[in-house]
Amino acid sequence: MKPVLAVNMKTYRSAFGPEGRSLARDAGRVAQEADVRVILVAPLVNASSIAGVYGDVYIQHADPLDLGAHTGYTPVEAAALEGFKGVMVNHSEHKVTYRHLQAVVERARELGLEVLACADTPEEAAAAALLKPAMVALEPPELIGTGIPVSRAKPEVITRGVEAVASVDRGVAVLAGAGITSGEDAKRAVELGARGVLVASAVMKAKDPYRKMLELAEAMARV
Ligand SMILES: O=C(CO)COP(=O)(O)O
Repeated sequence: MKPVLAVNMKTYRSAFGPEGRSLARDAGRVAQEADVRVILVAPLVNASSIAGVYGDVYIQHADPLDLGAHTGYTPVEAAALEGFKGVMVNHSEHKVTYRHLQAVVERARELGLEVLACADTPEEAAAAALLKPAMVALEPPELIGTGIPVSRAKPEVITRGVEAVASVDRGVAVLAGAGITSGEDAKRAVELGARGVLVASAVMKAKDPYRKMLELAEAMARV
């Protein structure tokens, strides 16, 4: 199975408008050039525009609601109707209850959508794995956005998380995230047992997002 480079575009300026579409083109180039799956986790407001440029797109959040009279929410089925590959849920910057996560995973499974369930700790990752999402992203919140890579500063979080998830379900892949900025950081995460990485600022604040994504992807592909 190919390593995974997931880019959480968050709400950085470079996620929107022409810059966002340019970054989507960059992601397509990297997916062609490196033997790595590249997933863009796009903001709800422009995810369809991003997916119109590059197809492997998740949205950053979804709600366990049926289609209908709900204002300002995103039913899981809406993501399926828009043709996205999946949904990310429970990011530390948008936490949900376990019942919300469970309902989203169940509805997504019915609709053929992948789920990237986020977790702050190995224990939370194991609990998420019980729901059988496609992937769990393990990100210690205190390292997010710091440039201090989890794979260097807290490698035991990755190894404990990979073990905890495998003890629940070997079919659930673990992505490592938080502070990852270089190919070396990403390579280390895969060497520690992660299937890939979930990154944000290293790409979204890069002068050249293409070069940064290629650096991260090629480093993981070499492991
Ligand atoms: O929150 C993250 C990805 O979802 C990690 O953020 P940084 O890559 O900016 O540390």
